[in-house]
Amino acid sequence: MAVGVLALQGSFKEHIVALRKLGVDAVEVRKPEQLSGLSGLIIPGGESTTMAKLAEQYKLIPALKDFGISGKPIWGTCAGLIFLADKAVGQKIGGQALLGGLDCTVHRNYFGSQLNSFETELPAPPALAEIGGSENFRAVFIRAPAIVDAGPNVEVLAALDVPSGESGASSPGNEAEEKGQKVIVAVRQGNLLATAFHPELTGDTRWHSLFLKMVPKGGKADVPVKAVEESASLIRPFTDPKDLPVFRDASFLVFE
Ligand SMILES: NC(=O)CC[C@H](N)C(=O)O
Repeated sequence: MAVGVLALQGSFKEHIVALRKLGVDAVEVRKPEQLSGLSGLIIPGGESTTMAKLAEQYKLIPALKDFGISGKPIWGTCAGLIFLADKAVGQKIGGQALLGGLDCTVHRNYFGSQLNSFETELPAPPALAEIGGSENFRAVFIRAPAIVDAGPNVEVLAALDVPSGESGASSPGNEAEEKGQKVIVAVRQGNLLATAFHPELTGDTRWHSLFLKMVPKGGKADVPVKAVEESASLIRPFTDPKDLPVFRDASFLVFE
């Protein structure tokens, strides 16, 4: 089983490291033909407008869409989440190509600029908790997006309570912030997983393990499709950012 990581820009190497730590054959993907034979794909964080432009330039958009439509699992982190969303607000002038498939509206820079990046701890959703480890996970938000609207077949895995006026997002599409509501930061829908934060920048590989559980081993993946659950336990107020994430142990890997 080989899992691809879209390697146009952004934090693809960190995802490759996490996958290899879990003993998975991880492959950098830059061309449409490199998708064939892969069992799953990660679209990393980075800058979604640039990533979309590069994907267009490399003629990857139709192949990426086909990959998702075929039912193979795709996990988008941060810019990857934006890329997977059916609708984005707060885009640059001229917009950007989206792969779509995730029945969500995403606000591209929900939490504000690079300076508004932060870390927090969030409760592990049941799907993550059953893998083991701590009852919380560390969520690193870097000029992060958030999901401001999700369809009925989208399962919410993590959400943040955003006090009114504190999101840093100024787009009129930001209804959740206007009403002082929660915003969604991790979801699953069929073969798609999406997180607004960066698990690949922490030492916790549970989100990668969760994604790998969605990857079919020979047959079809057993992916639950649940309705949105209004789970109060998943919602936490912001906590002060702690120390910065430490990314270690990549030196033993050789990248082609
Ligand atoms: N860390 C990230 O991937 C940031 C994504 C960024 N907000 C964008 O528009 O692409």
